[in-house]
Amino acid sequence: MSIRRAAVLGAGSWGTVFAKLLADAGTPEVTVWARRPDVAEAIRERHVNPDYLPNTWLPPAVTATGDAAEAIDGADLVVLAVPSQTLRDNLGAWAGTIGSDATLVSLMKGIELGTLKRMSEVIVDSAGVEPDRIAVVTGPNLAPEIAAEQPAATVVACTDIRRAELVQRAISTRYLRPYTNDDVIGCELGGAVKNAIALAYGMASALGFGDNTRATLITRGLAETTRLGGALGANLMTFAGLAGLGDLVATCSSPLSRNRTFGEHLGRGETLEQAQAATRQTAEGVKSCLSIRDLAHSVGVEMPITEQVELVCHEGVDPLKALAALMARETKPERPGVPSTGEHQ
Ligand SMILES: NC(=O)C1=CN([C@@H]2O[C@H](COP(=O)(O)OP(=O)(O)OC[C@H]3O[C@@H](n4cnc5c(N)ncnc54)[C@H](O)[C@@H]3O)[C@@H](O)[C@H]2O)C=CC1
Ligand SMILES: O=C(CO)COP(=O)(O)O
Repeated sequence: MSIRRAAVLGAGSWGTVFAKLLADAGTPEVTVWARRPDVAEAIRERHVNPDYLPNTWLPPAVTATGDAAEAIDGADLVVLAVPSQTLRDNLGAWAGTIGSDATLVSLMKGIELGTLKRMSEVIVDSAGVEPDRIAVVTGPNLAPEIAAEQPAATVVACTDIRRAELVQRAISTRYLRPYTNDDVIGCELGGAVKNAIALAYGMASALGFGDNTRATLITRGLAETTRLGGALGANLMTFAGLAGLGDLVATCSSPLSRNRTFGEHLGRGETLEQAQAATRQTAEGVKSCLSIRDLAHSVGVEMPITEQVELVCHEGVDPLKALAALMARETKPERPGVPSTGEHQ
C-alpha cells in the first residue's frame, strides 16, 4: 500500500520541505495548506515558498491552498506542521474533515503549555483519533539541509507498525533514510527537550565557552532527557538514537538551528523580547522549557539545565548566573540510582 494523496498543514520551513520529500518519494499529489494566501499562490504558481525556502524548487506534485478543508479532502496522509502551541486550535478547526482511516503525521517538537501533553496526545484530544493512527517523524532534520538534499536519517514512531512502515516508505528517498520505532513517548520527548538544551548551548557559545562546556551541556542534557523519559515510560535506548542524541547534537551544533540561534541572542545579553524581534522564527524551546519543567516536576524528575533555561527566558536571569548555578549544584554520581550492572549500563 502507498500514499495517493497527502495534505501538509503548515507552510513553514519543515512543512514545505516535508511536502517536497513526499513528492520526491513518489506521492502523486501533495497539497500544502498555507495560512497566507500569497504563500499558497507562490507555491502553486511558481513552485517556491518565498518566505521560508526561496532557493528550493518544489516538484510538480506539490500544490498549495489557503483552504485547509480543500487540502485535507481525500488525503490518506495528513501531516501536521504548525507551531506546537497552536496545534490544538488549528486541529480543532480541521478535525471533522480528516478521513476516518487517514494516517496523521506529527512533525512538531514541543510540549503543550498548561496540559503538559506531547503533540500526539494533543492530536488524540483535538482530532478524536486513536493513538495508533498517529506517526511522529523526528530526528536530526534541519529543514534547510533536507531541502538541499544532504544525506540524513530520521525516525518514524508509531505504535502501529503497519502505519509506521507506510510513512517510512512515503518519505524514503536517496537523501533521507527513515527508521521505524514503536517508542512514541521517547521520540517525542527527545524532540521537545533538545530545543531547551539547544537554547542553553547557544547561550554558552555566545558567552565564549568552548567545547568542554558544549559537550557537557549535550551530555548532561541527554541525561536529564533520559531521566524524564524513564519516568514517563519511554524506552531508554531511544535517547541514544536519532530522535535523542542525533537530534540533540544536530540542533546544538548547527548555526541553522532557530533554538540555538535564539540562545545565542540571550547569551549576548538580549532580553526575551529583543531576541524574539531579532529572530522572528518559531524557537519551540522558549515556550516548551516551561511545560517540560512542569512535566518533570509532576513526576519528581530534576532537569537542572531546562530549569535554568526557563529562568533565563522567563525570569530575566543572567545566563552567566544560570551557568554558575548549574556548576554550584551538589556533587553526585554520574548515574544516580542506576545499578552498576544491568540493562541500563
Ligand atoms: N524547521 C526545521 O528544521 C524543523 C522543524 N521541526 C518542527 O516542526 C514544527 C513546525 O516547524 P516549522 O515548519 O519549521 O515552523 P515554522 O514556524 O517555520 O512554520 C509554522 C507554520 O505554521 C503556520 N501557522 C499556523 N497557525 C499558526 C499560528 N496560529 N501561529 C503561527 N503560525 C501558525 C505558519 O503560518 C507557518 O506556515 C515545529 O514544531 C518544529 O520544531 C521539526 C524538524 C525540523
Ligand atoms: O528540529 C530541528 C532539527 O532536527 C530544527 O531545530 P530548530 O527548530 O532549532 O531550527
